[in-house]
Amino acid sequence: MPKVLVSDPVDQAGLDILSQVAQVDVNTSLSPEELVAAIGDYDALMIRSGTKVTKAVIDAGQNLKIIGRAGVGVDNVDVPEATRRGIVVVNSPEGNTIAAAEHALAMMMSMSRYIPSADRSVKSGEWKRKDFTGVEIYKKTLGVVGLGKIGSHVATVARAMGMKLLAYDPFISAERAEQLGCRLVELDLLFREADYITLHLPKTPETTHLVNEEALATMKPTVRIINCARGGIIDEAALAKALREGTIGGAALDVYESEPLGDSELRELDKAIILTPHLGASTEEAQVNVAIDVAEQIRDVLLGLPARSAVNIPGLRPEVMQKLRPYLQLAETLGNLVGQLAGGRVQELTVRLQGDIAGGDTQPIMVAALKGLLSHALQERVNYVNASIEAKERGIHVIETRDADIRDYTGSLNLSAKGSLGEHSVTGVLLGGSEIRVTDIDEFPINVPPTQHMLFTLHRDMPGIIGKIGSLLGSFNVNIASMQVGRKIVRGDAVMALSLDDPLPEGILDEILKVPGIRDAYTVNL
Ligand SMILES: NC(=O)c1ccc[n+]([C@@H]2O[C@H](COP(=O)([O-])OP(=O)(O)OC[C@H]3O[C@@H](n4cnc5c(N)ncnc54)[C@H](O)[C@@H]3O)[C@@H](O)[C@H]2O)c1
Ligand SMILES: O=C(O)CC[C@@H](O)C(=O)O
Repeated sequence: MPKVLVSDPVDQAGLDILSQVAQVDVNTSLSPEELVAAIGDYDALMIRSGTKVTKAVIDAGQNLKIIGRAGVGVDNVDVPEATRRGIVVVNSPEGNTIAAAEHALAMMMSMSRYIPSADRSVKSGEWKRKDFTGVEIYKKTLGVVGLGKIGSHVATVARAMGMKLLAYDPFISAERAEQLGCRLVELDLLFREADYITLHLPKTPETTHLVNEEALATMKPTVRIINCARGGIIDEAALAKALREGTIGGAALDVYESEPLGDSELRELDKAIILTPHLGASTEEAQVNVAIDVAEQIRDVLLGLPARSAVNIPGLRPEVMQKLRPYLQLAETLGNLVGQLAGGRVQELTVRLQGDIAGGDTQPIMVAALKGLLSHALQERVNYVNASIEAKERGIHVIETRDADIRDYTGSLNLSAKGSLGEHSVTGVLLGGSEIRVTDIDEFPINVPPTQHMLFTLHRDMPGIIGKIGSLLGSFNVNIASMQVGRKIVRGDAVMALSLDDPLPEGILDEILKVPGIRDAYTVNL
Protein backbone atom coordinates (compact mmCIF):
# COMPACT_ATOMS: atom_id res chain seq x y z
CA MET A 1 0.00 0.00 0.00
CA PRO A 2 1.40 3.47 -0.84
CA LYS A 3 2.19 5.83 2.04
CA VAL A 4 1.10 9.47 2.37
CA LEU A 5 2.61 11.93 4.84
CA VAL A 6 0.36 14.81 5.91
CA SER A 7 2.63 17.42 7.50
CA ASP A 8 0.20 20.33 8.08
CA PRO A 9 -3.28 20.28 9.66
CA VAL A 10 -5.86 19.38 6.99
CA ASP A 11 -9.53 18.54 7.27
CA GLN A 12 -10.56 14.95 8.13
CA ALA A 13 -12.57 14.77 4.88
CA GLY A 14 -9.25 14.78 2.99
CA LEU A 15 -7.70 12.14 5.26
CA ASP A 16 -10.70 9.86 4.71
CA ILE A 17 -10.22 10.02 0.94
CA LEU A 18 -6.50 9.27 1.21
CA SER A 19 -7.18 6.31 3.51
CA GLN A 20 -9.14 4.60 0.70
CA VAL A 21 -5.89 3.93 -1.16
CA ALA A 22 -2.97 4.58 1.17
CA GLN A 23 -1.51 4.37 4.63
CA VAL A 24 -1.86 7.92 5.96
CA ASP A 25 0.54 9.30 8.56
CA VAL A 26 -0.29 12.71 10.04
CA ASN A 27 2.65 14.48 11.67
CA THR A 28 2.29 18.24 11.89
CA SER A 29 5.22 18.96 14.18
CA LEU A 30 8.19 17.88 12.05
CA SER A 31 11.22 20.18 11.95
CA PRO A 32 12.76 20.73 8.46
CA GLU A 33 15.49 18.20 9.34
CA GLU A 34 12.95 15.64 10.60
CA LEU A 35 10.94 16.05 7.39
CA VAL A 36 14.05 15.38 5.27
CA ALA A 37 14.79 12.30 7.39
CA ALA A 38 11.21 10.96 7.15
CA ILE A 39 10.18 11.72 3.57
CA GLY A 40 12.12 8.85 1.93
CA ASP A 41 9.40 6.40 3.08
CA TYR A 42 6.54 8.23 1.40
CA ASP A 43 4.87 8.18 -2.03
CA ALA A 44 2.93 11.42 -1.45
CA LEU A 45 3.12 14.52 0.72
CA MET A 46 0.12 16.67 1.62
CA ILE A 47 0.75 20.14 3.01
CA ARG A 48 -0.74 23.60 3.61
CA SER A 49 1.39 26.75 3.87
CA GLY A 50 3.34 25.67 6.97
CA THR A 51 5.63 23.02 5.44
CA LYS A 52 8.50 24.22 3.25
CA VAL A 53 9.16 21.66 0.54
CA THR A 54 12.75 22.53 -0.29
CA LYS A 55 15.19 20.89 -2.70
CA ALA A 56 16.57 18.95 0.27
CA VAL A 57 13.11 17.48 0.97
CA ILE A 58 12.59 16.62 -2.71
CA ASP A 59 16.07 15.05 -2.99
CA ALA A 60 15.36 12.92 0.06
CA GLY A 61 11.89 11.96 -1.22
CA GLN A 62 13.14 9.17 -3.45
CA ASN A 63 9.67 7.55 -3.66
CA LEU A 64 7.69 10.78 -3.94
CA LYS A 65 5.19 10.86 -6.80
CA ILE A 66 3.01 13.78 -5.81
CA ILE A 67 3.00 16.82 -3.52
CA GLY A 68 -0.47 18.17 -2.74
CA ARG A 69 -0.89 21.75 -1.51
CA ALA A 70 -4.25 22.17 0.21
CA GLY A 71 -4.62 25.78 -0.95
CA VAL A 72 -3.68 28.01 -3.88
CA GLY A 73 -0.12 29.30 -3.49
CA VAL A 74 2.70 26.82 -4.07
CA ASP A 75 5.34 29.37 -3.11
CA ASN A 76 6.38 27.03 -0.25
CA VAL A 77 7.24 24.26 -2.74
CA ASP A 78 10.32 24.16 -4.96
CA VAL A 79 8.20 23.41 -8.04
CA PRO A 80 11.05 23.50 -10.62
CA GLU A 81 12.94 20.91 -8.57
CA ALA A 82 9.83 18.74 -8.22
CA THR A 83 9.25 19.00 -11.97
CA ARG A 84 12.84 18.00 -12.67
CA ARG A 85 12.28 14.93 -10.51
CA GLY A 86 8.98 14.16 -12.29
CA ILE A 87 6.95 14.76 -9.12
CA VAL A 88 3.47 16.10 -9.76
CA VAL A 89 2.59 19.19 -7.71
CA VAL A 90 -1.14 19.83 -7.32
CA ASN A 91 -3.08 22.59 -5.63
CA SER A 92 -6.66 23.72 -5.15
CA PRO A 93 -6.98 26.90 -7.21
CA GLU A 94 -10.54 27.71 -6.15
CA GLY A 95 -11.27 25.91 -2.88
CA ASN A 96 -10.58 28.96 -0.69
CA THR A 97 -11.56 31.82 -3.01
CA ILE A 98 -14.69 32.79 -1.06
CA ALA A 99 -12.93 32.44 2.29
CA ALA A 100 -10.09 34.76 1.26
CA ALA A 101 -12.49 37.29 -0.31
CA GLU A 102 -14.69 37.34 2.80
CA HIS A 103 -11.61 37.80 5.00
CA ALA A 104 -10.63 40.88 2.99
CA LEU A 105 -14.18 42.25 3.30
CA ALA A 106 -14.19 41.51 7.03
CA MET A 107 -10.90 43.38 7.36
CA MET A 108 -12.38 46.37 5.51
CA MET A 109 -15.44 46.49 7.79
CA SER A 110 -13.49 45.89 11.02
CA MET A 111 -11.03 48.60 10.11
CA SER A 112 -13.78 51.11 9.31
CA ARG A 113 -15.43 50.61 12.71
CA TYR A 114 -12.31 49.92 14.84
CA ILE A 115 -13.89 46.64 15.96
CA PRO A 116 -10.71 44.92 17.24
CA SER A 117 -9.58 47.91 19.35
CA ALA A 118 -13.11 48.66 20.59
CA ASP A 119 -13.43 45.01 21.64
CA ARG A 120 -10.09 45.12 23.49
CA SER A 121 -11.13 48.35 25.19
CA VAL A 122 -14.48 47.02 26.47
CA LYS A 123 -12.86 43.79 27.66
CA SER A 124 -10.32 45.81 29.63
CA GLY A 125 -13.17 47.47 31.54
CA GLU A 126 -13.42 50.73 29.54
CA TRP A 127 -16.47 52.33 27.94
CA LYS A 128 -15.04 54.79 25.39
CA ARG A 129 -17.54 55.45 22.64
CA LYS A 130 -15.96 58.64 21.29
CA ASP A 131 -12.60 57.02 20.56
CA PHE A 132 -14.15 54.57 18.15
CA THR A 133 -16.18 56.71 15.79
CA GLY A 134 -15.80 54.95 12.48
CA VAL A 135 -16.51 55.66 8.83
CA GLU A 136 -19.04 54.18 6.40
CA ILE A 137 -17.98 52.28 3.33
CA TYR A 138 -21.19 53.19 1.51
CA LYS A 139 -20.41 55.42 -1.51
CA LYS A 140 -16.68 55.18 -0.83
CA THR A 141 -14.27 54.17 -3.60
CA LEU A 142 -12.65 50.76 -3.37
CA GLY A 143 -9.56 50.14 -5.50
CA VAL A 144 -9.14 46.42 -6.28
CA VAL A 145 -5.62 45.52 -7.39
CA GLY A 146 -5.81 42.13 -9.12
CA LEU A 147 -9.23 41.27 -10.48
CA GLY A 148 -8.91 37.48 -10.53
CA LYS A 149 -11.02 34.99 -8.59
CA ILE A 150 -10.75 36.62 -5.15
CA GLY A 151 -10.66 40.24 -6.39
CA SER A 152 -13.79 39.62 -8.49
CA HIS A 153 -15.75 38.29 -5.51
CA VAL A 154 -14.63 41.19 -3.32
CA ALA A 155 -15.71 43.61 -6.08
CA THR A 156 -19.12 41.95 -6.45
CA VAL A 157 -19.88 42.13 -2.72
CA ALA A 158 -18.46 45.64 -2.29
CA ARG A 159 -20.61 46.85 -5.18
CA ALA A 160 -23.70 45.38 -3.52
CA MET A 161 -22.75 47.36 -0.39
CA GLY A 162 -22.87 50.59 -2.36
CA MET A 163 -19.17 51.12 -3.01
CA LYS A 164 -17.74 52.66 -6.17
CA LEU A 165 -15.14 50.41 -7.76
CA LEU A 166 -11.83 51.03 -9.45
CA ALA A 167 -9.68 48.12 -10.58
CA TYR A 168 -6.14 47.65 -11.78
CA ASP A 169 -5.17 44.40 -13.48
CA PRO A 170 -2.92 44.52 -16.54
CA PHE A 171 -4.18 41.15 -17.71
CA ILE A 172 -7.94 41.75 -17.56
CA SER A 173 -10.06 43.32 -20.32
CA ALA A 174 -12.06 46.49 -19.72
CA GLU A 175 -15.21 44.47 -20.62
CA ARG A 176 -14.56 41.92 -17.86
CA ALA A 177 -13.97 44.74 -15.36
CA GLU A 178 -17.14 46.44 -16.53
CA GLN A 179 -19.17 43.23 -16.00
CA LEU A 180 -18.03 43.39 -12.37
CA GLY A 181 -19.00 47.04 -12.10
CA CYS A 182 -15.37 48.19 -11.97
CA ARG A 183 -13.68 50.99 -13.89
CA LEU A 184 -10.36 49.62 -15.13
CA VAL A 185 -7.71 52.28 -14.48
CA GLU A 186 -3.96 52.64 -14.23
CA LEU A 187 -2.40 51.90 -10.87
CA ASP A 188 -1.34 55.46 -10.05
CA LEU A 189 -4.89 56.73 -10.54
CA LEU A 190 -6.27 53.94 -8.34
CA PHE A 191 -3.73 54.79 -5.65
CA ARG A 192 -4.65 58.49 -5.84
CA GLU A 193 -8.43 58.15 -5.84
CA ALA A 194 -9.29 55.15 -3.67
CA ASP A 195 -10.62 55.40 -0.12
CA TYR A 196 -9.87 51.69 0.35
CA ILE A 197 -7.29 49.62 -1.50
CA THR A 198 -7.44 45.83 -1.46
CA LEU A 199 -4.70 43.64 -2.95
CA HIS A 200 -5.55 40.38 -4.74
CA LEU A 201 -2.60 39.70 -7.01
CA PRO A 202 0.25 37.18 -6.90
CA LYS A 203 3.64 38.06 -5.49
CA THR A 204 6.15 38.17 -8.33
CA PRO A 205 9.41 40.11 -8.79
CA GLU A 206 7.27 42.85 -10.42
CA THR A 207 4.70 43.07 -7.64
CA THR A 208 7.17 42.94 -4.75
CA HIS A 209 6.88 46.27 -2.88
CA LEU A 210 4.23 47.46 -5.34
CA VAL A 211 2.96 49.46 -2.38
CA ASN A 212 6.12 51.30 -1.36
CA GLU A 213 7.01 54.70 0.10
CA GLU A 214 6.46 56.55 -3.20
CA ALA A 215 3.12 54.86 -3.83
CA LEU A 216 1.95 55.54 -0.26
CA ALA A 217 2.84 59.21 -0.67
CA THR A 218 0.38 59.53 -3.56
CA MET A 219 -2.57 58.11 -1.61
CA LYS A 220 -5.31 59.97 0.25
CA PRO A 221 -4.39 60.65 3.91
CA THR A 222 -7.52 58.69 4.87
CA VAL A 223 -6.88 55.65 2.66
CA ARG A 224 -7.21 52.20 4.25
CA ILE A 225 -5.19 49.36 2.74
CA ILE A 226 -5.93 45.64 2.94
CA ASN A 227 -3.49 42.86 2.05
CA CYS A 228 -4.90 39.34 2.12
CA ALA A 229 -2.83 38.28 -0.92
CA ARG A 230 0.86 37.74 -0.23
CA GLY A 231 3.37 39.31 2.13
CA GLY A 232 5.96 41.52 0.47
CA ILE A 233 3.55 43.14 -2.01
CA ILE A 234 3.52 45.93 0.58
CA ASP A 235 6.83 47.30 1.86
CA GLU A 236 6.18 46.80 5.60
CA ALA A 237 8.74 49.37 6.76
CA ALA A 238 7.21 52.05 4.50
CA LEU A 239 3.71 51.11 5.64
CA ALA A 240 4.65 51.32 9.32
CA LYS A 241 6.22 54.75 8.73
CA ALA A 242 3.11 56.05 6.92
CA LEU A 243 0.86 54.77 9.70
CA ARG A 244 3.09 56.19 12.42
CA GLU A 245 3.20 59.59 10.73
CA GLY A 246 -0.55 59.48 9.98
CA THR A 247 -0.10 60.01 6.23
CA ILE A 248 -2.56 57.17 5.56
CA GLY A 249 -5.70 56.19 7.45
CA GLY A 250 -5.16 52.52 8.32
CA ALA A 251 -4.16 49.07 7.20
CA ALA A 252 -5.22 45.48 7.66
CA LEU A 253 -2.78 42.66 6.94
CA ASP A 254 -3.22 38.90 6.81
CA VAL A 255 0.12 38.14 5.15
CA TYR A 256 3.67 39.28 5.88
CA GLU A 257 7.10 39.60 4.31
CA SER A 258 8.23 36.84 6.63
CA GLU A 259 5.84 34.36 8.28
CA PRO A 260 5.25 33.82 11.13
CA LEU A 261 5.56 37.57 11.78
CA GLY A 262 8.51 38.10 14.10
CA ASP A 263 9.45 41.17 16.12
CA SER A 264 7.85 43.85 13.99
CA GLU A 265 6.99 47.48 14.53
CA LEU A 266 3.62 46.66 12.92
CA ARG A 267 2.66 45.05 16.22
CA GLU A 268 3.07 48.38 17.99
CA LEU A 269 0.71 50.40 15.81
CA ASP A 270 -2.41 49.44 17.74
CA LYS A 271 -5.57 51.20 16.46
CA ALA A 272 -4.10 52.07 13.05
CA ILE A 273 -3.64 48.47 11.94
CA ILE A 274 -5.34 45.09 12.12
CA LEU A 275 -3.13 42.01 11.93
CA THR A 276 -4.33 38.44 11.40
CA PRO A 277 -2.05 35.37 11.19
CA HIS A 278 -2.61 34.30 7.52
CA LEU A 279 -6.24 33.36 8.14
CA GLY A 280 -7.61 34.11 4.65
CA ALA A 281 -8.26 30.45 3.88
CA SER A 282 -9.16 29.45 7.42
CA THR A 283 -12.86 28.73 7.22
CA GLU A 284 -14.43 25.36 7.84
CA GLU A 285 -15.84 25.34 4.33
CA ALA A 286 -12.58 26.29 2.60
CA GLN A 287 -10.61 23.74 4.58
CA VAL A 288 -13.06 20.99 3.59
CA ASN A 289 -12.96 22.16 -0.05
CA VAL A 290 -9.18 22.29 -0.34
CA ALA A 291 -8.64 19.05 1.60
CA ILE A 292 -11.08 17.12 -0.60
CA ASP A 293 -9.82 18.74 -3.79
CA VAL A 294 -6.19 17.86 -3.09
CA ALA A 295 -6.77 14.46 -1.47
CA GLU A 296 -8.78 13.33 -4.49
CA GLN A 297 -5.91 14.30 -6.75
CA ILE A 298 -3.36 12.48 -4.59
CA ARG A 299 -5.60 9.39 -4.60
CA ASP A 300 -5.96 9.55 -8.40
CA VAL A 301 -2.25 9.95 -9.05
CA LEU A 302 -1.45 7.05 -6.70
CA LEU A 303 -3.92 4.98 -8.74
CA GLY A 304 -2.14 5.97 -11.96
CA LEU A 305 -4.79 8.46 -13.07
CA PRO A 306 -4.16 12.09 -14.13
CA ALA A 307 -4.46 15.00 -11.68
CA ARG A 308 -6.94 17.72 -12.58
CA SER A 309 -5.06 20.69 -11.08
CA ALA A 310 -1.40 19.93 -11.56
CA VAL A 311 0.65 23.12 -11.55
CA ASN A 312 3.61 21.50 -13.29
CA ILE A 313 2.32 18.61 -15.38
CA PRO A 314 -0.74 18.53 -17.65
CA GLY A 315 -3.71 16.40 -16.68
CA LEU A 316 -3.27 14.06 -19.64
CA ARG A 317 -2.92 10.29 -19.88
CA PRO A 318 0.75 9.32 -19.29
CA GLU A 319 1.24 7.79 -22.78
CA VAL A 320 -0.19 10.92 -24.48
CA MET A 321 1.94 13.10 -22.21
CA GLN A 322 5.11 11.24 -23.08
CA LYS A 323 4.64 11.85 -26.82
CA LEU A 324 3.51 15.45 -26.54
CA ARG A 325 5.76 16.69 -23.74
CA PRO A 326 8.39 18.45 -25.96
CA TYR A 327 5.69 20.14 -28.05
CA LEU A 328 3.82 21.24 -24.95
CA GLN A 329 7.02 22.73 -23.58
CA LEU A 330 7.58 24.53 -26.92
CA ALA A 331 4.02 25.91 -26.97
CA GLU A 332 4.20 27.00 -23.33
CA THR A 333 7.54 28.76 -23.78
CA LEU A 334 6.40 30.59 -26.92
CA GLY A 335 3.11 31.54 -25.24
CA ASN A 336 4.98 33.00 -22.27
CA LEU A 337 7.39 34.84 -24.60
CA VAL A 338 4.76 36.34 -26.91
CA GLY A 339 2.52 37.24 -23.95
CA GLN A 340 5.32 39.32 -22.43
CA LEU A 341 6.23 40.93 -25.77
CA ALA A 342 2.56 41.84 -26.30
CA GLY A 343 2.55 43.41 -22.83
CA GLY A 344 -0.45 41.80 -21.12
CA ARG A 345 -4.15 42.51 -21.68
CA VAL A 346 -4.01 40.23 -24.74
CA GLN A 347 -7.18 40.34 -26.82
CA GLU A 348 -6.27 37.79 -29.48
CA LEU A 349 -3.90 34.83 -29.77
CA THR A 350 -3.31 33.11 -33.10
CA VAL A 351 -1.55 29.75 -33.03
CA ARG A 352 -0.25 28.46 -36.37
CA LEU A 353 0.77 24.81 -36.37
CA GLN A 354 3.03 23.80 -39.23
CA GLY A 355 4.30 20.38 -40.38
CA ASP A 356 4.15 17.36 -38.05
CA ILE A 357 2.79 19.44 -35.13
CA ALA A 358 -0.35 20.09 -37.21
CA GLY A 359 -1.35 16.39 -37.29
CA GLY A 360 -3.22 14.55 -34.53
CA ASP A 361 -4.83 16.08 -31.46
CA THR A 362 -3.68 19.71 -31.32
CA GLN A 363 -5.88 20.68 -28.38
CA PRO A 364 -3.21 20.05 -25.70
CA ILE A 365 -0.80 22.25 -27.67
CA MET A 366 -3.37 25.04 -27.82
CA VAL A 367 -3.91 24.71 -24.06
CA ALA A 368 -0.14 24.75 -23.46
CA ALA A 369 0.17 27.95 -25.52
CA LEU A 370 -2.58 29.59 -23.44
CA LYS A 371 -1.00 28.38 -20.20
CA GLY A 372 2.27 29.99 -21.27
CA LEU A 373 0.49 33.19 -22.32
CA LEU A 374 -1.23 33.53 -18.95
CA SER A 375 1.57 32.25 -16.75
CA HIS A 376 3.25 35.63 -16.34
CA ALA A 377 0.02 37.03 -14.88
CA LEU A 378 -1.33 34.04 -13.02
CA GLN A 379 1.84 32.15 -12.03
CA GLU A 380 0.96 28.81 -10.48
CA ARG A 381 -2.77 29.51 -10.62
CA VAL A 382 -2.96 28.68 -14.32
CA ASN A 383 -2.63 25.04 -15.30
CA TYR A 384 -3.50 22.78 -18.21
CA VAL A 385 -6.96 22.31 -16.81
CA ASN A 386 -8.01 25.91 -16.31
CA ALA A 387 -5.97 27.73 -19.00
CA SER A 388 -8.82 27.75 -21.55
CA ILE A 389 -11.38 28.94 -19.00
CA GLU A 390 -9.04 31.65 -17.70
CA ALA A 391 -8.42 32.82 -21.29
CA LYS A 392 -12.16 32.89 -22.01
CA GLU A 393 -12.87 34.87 -18.86
CA ARG A 394 -10.23 37.38 -19.91
CA GLY A 395 -11.96 37.74 -23.30
CA ILE A 396 -8.96 36.37 -25.24
CA HIS A 397 -10.03 35.36 -28.74
CA VAL A 398 -8.09 32.24 -29.76
CA ILE A 399 -7.50 31.32 -33.42
CA GLU A 400 -5.90 28.04 -34.53
CA THR A 401 -4.57 27.39 -38.03
CA ARG A 402 -2.95 24.18 -39.25
CA ASP A 403 -0.79 23.43 -42.25
CA ALA A 404 0.59 19.89 -42.39
CA ASP A 405 3.07 20.69 -45.23
CA ILE A 406 6.69 20.40 -44.14
CA ARG A 407 8.74 23.55 -44.82
CA ASP A 408 12.20 24.40 -43.38
CA TYR A 409 11.64 22.29 -40.26
CA THR A 410 9.64 19.09 -39.75
CA GLY A 411 7.40 21.03 -37.44
CA SER A 412 7.10 24.61 -36.24
CA LEU A 413 4.79 26.66 -34.11
CA ASN A 414 4.01 30.33 -34.64
CA LEU A 415 2.14 32.41 -32.06
CA SER A 416 0.93 36.00 -32.56
CA ALA A 417 -0.66 37.99 -29.79
CA LYS A 418 -2.40 41.36 -29.83
CA GLY A 419 -1.91 43.06 -26.48
CA SER A 420 -1.36 46.40 -24.80
CA LEU A 421 2.07 46.78 -26.47
CA GLY A 422 0.68 45.98 -29.94
CA GLU A 423 0.88 42.81 -32.02
CA HIS A 424 3.90 40.54 -31.76
CA SER A 425 4.71 37.12 -33.13
CA VAL A 426 7.24 34.39 -32.38
CA THR A 427 8.07 31.13 -34.12
CA GLY A 428 9.80 28.17 -32.53
CA VAL A 429 10.93 24.67 -33.42
CA LEU A 430 12.32 21.60 -31.67
CA LEU A 431 15.87 20.66 -32.58
CA GLY A 432 16.59 16.94 -32.26
CA GLY A 433 13.03 16.47 -31.05
CA SER A 434 13.50 18.25 -27.74
CA GLU A 435 15.66 21.40 -27.82
CA ILE A 436 13.66 24.58 -28.21
CA ARG A 437 14.84 27.24 -30.67
CA VAL A 438 13.11 30.56 -31.32
CA THR A 439 13.48 31.01 -35.07
CA ASP A 440 11.82 34.34 -35.60
CA ILE A 441 10.51 37.35 -33.73
CA ASP A 442 8.04 39.61 -35.52
CA GLU A 443 9.07 37.91 -38.77
CA PHE A 444 12.76 38.74 -38.30
CA PRO A 445 14.79 35.52 -38.61
CA ILE A 446 16.87 34.63 -35.54
CA ASN A 447 18.00 31.41 -33.90
CA VAL A 448 18.14 31.55 -30.10
CA PRO A 449 17.46 29.11 -27.29
CA PRO A 450 15.01 30.69 -24.84
CA THR A 451 16.63 31.45 -21.46
CA GLN A 452 15.39 32.78 -18.15
CA HIS A 453 16.30 36.43 -18.73
CA MET A 454 16.10 37.88 -22.23
CA LEU A 455 16.26 41.26 -23.92
CA PHE A 456 14.87 41.99 -27.38
CA THR A 457 15.39 45.21 -29.30
CA LEU A 458 14.00 46.51 -32.55
CA HIS A 459 16.58 48.83 -34.05
CA ARG A 460 18.02 50.33 -37.20
CA ASP A 461 20.66 48.05 -38.72
CA MET A 462 23.67 50.37 -38.48
CA PRO A 463 27.28 50.14 -37.33
CA GLY A 464 28.02 50.47 -33.60
CA ILE A 465 24.59 49.76 -32.16
CA ILE A 466 25.36 46.24 -30.93
CA GLY A 467 28.51 47.48 -29.18
CA LYS A 468 26.56 50.27 -27.46
CA ILE A 469 23.99 47.86 -26.06
CA GLY A 470 26.78 45.51 -24.94
CA SER A 471 28.64 48.28 -23.10
CA LEU A 472 25.43 49.59 -21.54
CA LEU A 473 24.61 46.12 -20.17
CA GLY A 474 28.22 45.81 -18.97
CA SER A 475 27.96 49.13 -17.13
CA PHE A 476 24.96 47.70 -15.24
CA ASN A 477 26.97 44.50 -14.53
CA VAL A 478 24.66 42.36 -16.70
CA ASN A 479 26.45 39.45 -18.36
CA ILE A 480 25.42 38.45 -21.90
CA ALA A 481 25.22 34.67 -22.44
CA SER A 482 24.42 34.82 -26.17
CA MET A 483 23.33 37.34 -28.78
CA GLN A 484 21.71 37.11 -32.22
CA VAL A 485 20.71 39.74 -34.75
CA GLY A 486 18.09 39.13 -37.43
CA ARG A 487 17.27 41.42 -40.30
CA LYS A 488 15.30 41.28 -43.51
CA ILE A 489 17.36 43.77 -45.53
CA VAL A 490 20.80 45.32 -45.00
CA ARG A 491 20.61 48.66 -43.11
CA GLY A 492 16.87 48.33 -42.69
CA ASP A 493 15.21 47.36 -39.41
CA ALA A 494 16.71 44.56 -37.34
CA VAL A 495 15.91 42.59 -34.20
CA MET A 496 18.49 41.75 -31.55
CA ALA A 497 17.84 38.88 -29.12
CA LEU A 498 20.08 38.61 -26.07
CA SER A 499 20.15 35.83 -23.50
CA LEU A 500 21.35 37.25 -20.18
CA ASP A 501 22.85 35.60 -17.14
CA ASP A 502 21.31 38.23 -14.84
CA PRO A 503 17.91 39.91 -14.58
CA LEU A 504 17.85 43.43 -16.01
CA PRO A 505 18.09 46.03 -13.24
CA GLU A 506 15.44 48.72 -13.00
CA GLY A 507 15.98 51.75 -15.24
CA ILE A 508 18.20 50.05 -17.82
CA LEU A 509 15.38 49.73 -20.37
CA ASP A 510 14.97 53.53 -20.38
CA GLU A 511 18.72 53.87 -21.04
CA ILE A 512 18.55 51.34 -23.90
CA LEU A 513 15.65 53.22 -25.47
CA LYS A 514 17.79 56.39 -25.48
CA VAL A 515 20.48 54.73 -27.67
CA PRO A 516 20.25 56.32 -31.15
CA GLY A 517 18.76 53.84 -33.64
CA ILE A 518 16.87 51.80 -31.00
CA ARG A 519 13.16 51.86 -31.80
CA ASP A 520 11.88 49.54 -29.09
CA ALA A 521 13.16 47.25 -26.36
CA TYR A 522 11.49 44.48 -24.38
CA THR A 523 12.60 42.40 -21.43
CA VAL A 524 11.28 38.90 -21.01
CA ASN A 525 11.64 36.59 -18.01
CA LEU A 526 10.83 32.96 -18.78
N1 LIG B 1 -4.61 35.08 2.66
C1 LIG B 1 -4.84 33.85 2.24
O1 LIG B 1 -4.97 32.93 3.01
C2 LIG B 1 -5.00 33.60 0.77
C3 LIG B 1 -5.89 32.60 0.32
C4 LIG B 1 -6.00 32.37 -1.04
C5 LIG B 1 -5.26 33.13 -1.95
N2 LIG B 1 -4.41 34.07 -1.48
C6 LIG B 1 -3.66 34.94 -2.40
O2 LIG B 1 -4.57 35.86 -3.00
C7 LIG B 1 -4.07 36.31 -4.24
C8 LIG B 1 -5.15 36.24 -5.32
O3 LIG B 1 -5.56 34.90 -5.51
P1 LIG B 1 -6.64 34.50 -6.65
O4 LIG B 1 -7.03 33.10 -6.36
O5 LIG B 1 -7.66 35.56 -6.81
O6 LIG B 1 -5.68 34.50 -7.92
P2 LIG B 1 -6.09 34.73 -9.45
O7 LIG B 1 -4.96 34.15 -10.23
O8 LIG B 1 -7.46 34.27 -9.73
O9 LIG B 1 -6.04 36.33 -9.59
C9 LIG B 1 -4.87 37.09 -9.55
C10 LIG B 1 -5.08 38.30 -10.45
O10 LIG B 1 -3.94 39.15 -10.32
C11 LIG B 1 -3.69 39.71 -11.60
N3 LIG B 1 -2.34 40.24 -11.66
C12 LIG B 1 -1.18 39.60 -11.99
N4 LIG B 1 -0.14 40.47 -11.95
C13 LIG B 1 -0.67 41.68 -11.61
C14 LIG B 1 -0.12 42.97 -11.43
N5 LIG B 1 1.17 43.18 -11.61
N6 LIG B 1 -0.94 43.98 -11.07
C15 LIG B 1 -2.28 43.76 -10.90
N7 LIG B 1 -2.87 42.56 -11.07
C16 LIG B 1 -2.07 41.53 -11.42
C17 LIG B 1 -3.96 38.57 -12.58
O11 LIG B 1 -4.26 39.05 -13.88
C18 LIG B 1 -5.18 37.92 -11.95
O12 LIG B 1 -6.37 38.42 -12.51
C19 LIG B 1 -2.86 35.42 -4.51
O13 LIG B 1 -1.69 36.12 -4.13
C20 LIG B 1 -3.06 34.23 -3.59
O14 LIG B 1 -1.85 33.57 -3.27
C21 LIG B 1 -4.27 34.34 -0.15
O1 LIG C 1 -2.99 27.07 3.96
C1 LIG C 1 -3.36 28.20 4.27
O2 LIG C 1 -4.08 28.45 5.21
C2 LIG C 1 -2.93 29.40 3.36
C3 LIG C 1 -3.74 29.44 2.13
C4 LIG C 1 -3.47 30.52 1.13
O3 LIG C 1 -2.48 31.40 1.40
C5 LIG C 1 -3.35 29.92 -0.25
O4 LIG C 1 -2.43 30.25 -0.98
O5 LIG C 1 -4.23 29.11 -0.58
